[in-house]
Amino acid sequence: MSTRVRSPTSDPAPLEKKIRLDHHTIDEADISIEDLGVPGPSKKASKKSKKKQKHILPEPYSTGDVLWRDVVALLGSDVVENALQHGTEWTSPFDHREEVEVVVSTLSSNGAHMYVLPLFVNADEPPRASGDALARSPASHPPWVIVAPFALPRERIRVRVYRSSRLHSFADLVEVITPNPDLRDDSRVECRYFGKCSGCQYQMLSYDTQLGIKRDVVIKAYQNFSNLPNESIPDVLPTIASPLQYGYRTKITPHFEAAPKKARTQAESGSADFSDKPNWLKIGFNEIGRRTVLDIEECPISTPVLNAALGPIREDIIKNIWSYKKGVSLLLRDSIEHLPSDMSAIPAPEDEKHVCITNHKETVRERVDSTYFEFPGHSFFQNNNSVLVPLTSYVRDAIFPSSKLSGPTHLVDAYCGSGLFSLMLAPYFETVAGIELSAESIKSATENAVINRLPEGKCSFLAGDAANIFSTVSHFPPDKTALIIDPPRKGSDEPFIQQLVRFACSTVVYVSCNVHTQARDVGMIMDMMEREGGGRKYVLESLRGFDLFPQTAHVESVAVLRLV
Ligand SMILES: C[S@@+](CC[C@H](N)C(=O)[O-])C[C@H]1O[C@@H](n2cnc3c(N)ncnc32)[C@H](O)[C@@H]1O
Repeated sequence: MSTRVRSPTSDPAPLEKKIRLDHHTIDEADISIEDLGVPGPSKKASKKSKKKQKHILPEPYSTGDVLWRDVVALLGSDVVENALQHGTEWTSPFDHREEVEVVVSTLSSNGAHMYVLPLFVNADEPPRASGDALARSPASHPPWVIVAPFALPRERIRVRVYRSSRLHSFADLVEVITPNPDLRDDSRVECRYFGKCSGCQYQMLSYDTQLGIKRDVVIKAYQNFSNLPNESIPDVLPTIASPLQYGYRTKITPHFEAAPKKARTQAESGSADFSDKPNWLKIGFNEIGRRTVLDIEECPISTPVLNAALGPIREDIIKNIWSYKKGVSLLLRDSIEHLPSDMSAIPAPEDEKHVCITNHKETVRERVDSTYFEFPGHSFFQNNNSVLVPLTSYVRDAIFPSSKLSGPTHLVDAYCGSGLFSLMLAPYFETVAGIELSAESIKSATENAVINRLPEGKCSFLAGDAANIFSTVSHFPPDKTALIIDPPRKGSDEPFIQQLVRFACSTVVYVSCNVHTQARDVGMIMDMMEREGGGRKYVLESLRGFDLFPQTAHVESVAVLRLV
């Protein structure tokens, strides 16, 4: 039985050459049919173009852009080109709320449903509801793509369309008419909210299948977004599994709305029932495809400590709901209760008590192997503690391959947060320099070096834009320096990459929560070095996904570049 879902091979020829993939607001009237010498648009389309309706095209490398590439790959470039020439690409063949039966072709390599508020409110985190199913419209309709959640390749599904975009429509899944028995096993689903909550997409799949899909996402991202020739992209290695596939998430941010006006008026007139949870009150995460909140009493991908805390927190909100004037986003963070009193005799991990932190300013403590990290509740820290030893060890081993007799002695940690990579890898380097935009995280990183008793002066941390690091490490020997890049979802930027290329360190390990911007940046680094490196170039030595978020469509990606 095959459990691997394979996405279709994308057209390797850069589509932009054939189709204008503008990324700004366009006007339908821009497309001159006469100029193109092709038949005119349908009545419906020309009526619309007279209205000069504005349509927003997605930002490059955004989830919408990734989805658009998937749409083009599925319909075929000829079909898309034809629609663009006829000006019919915004003319949905489906009415609002129309139900339609389709067969799923593939899974999207990124999020759709972009308008949904994030479940975990942090710009560094994945957008919700990625991994949607993509299906071609039935033969009775013009070529179009249906995007629907929770369905799998080769499944026949019934969906209800709720919004249309450029050559694709978003739809709710109404029914899986013919399941794919090779992939789907609904008995795997461990969460009672699965199928409604926007948090997880893949609970019905085996874990191996999830890892295979994530590998395909990395492959497609480099094909579509790196601008690299195929021969420069190595075979993508199998995705590294998370040791925990449930109960791993160390931070959640459920939210709720304050009482609506009508309920408040009733309450003020004394006609409201104060004894129970009001029907309108939902405390939880966003419902899939809706702007509404789904009431959540537990979240099986989150740690037991967070789940134990959620009940009493909900009770407290229910009791005091009338005192809230505005909606609130809660914070629940899993933390070690306190640091060991004697850092030379740290306890076994299972002997350390964990607590739930709910105050944004309170200190959270996490342990990775035998290194401790402290940071304020609202600061960034990776949200799956179980995978951090494999992740940091992998980065270390990539920097020091066994074939190399003498490895780097200096480490630059760009976008260092509270020092995860710097401190985990410090024992292997003479000197470590980290940079990070958040002054608060830099303060944490500096204090974490002290907590972990690293020799004074070994690690230095600077608050500022990542590009500023290169002027402060000009004394580092480039051929003995390794650089770790771990930027937010939008990726790095040209000033940083220009200085990276000028500095020319021997190894670059790029860790990313957005493989599409990573592919863009890696392509840019390699291209710039080839043009400006005076005969030296970066080789993309290895590429693979890391599963930081099992049961979801999100994939972290690690790319290793070596200067030759
Ligand atoms: C994905 S996090 C990685 C943090 C750290 N490497 C870790 O694993 O804990 C990205 C970090 O980049 C920081 N950041 C965002 N923009 C930045 C910039 N222009 N320069 C430096 N750091 C930046 C954010 O504050 C965030 O801490």
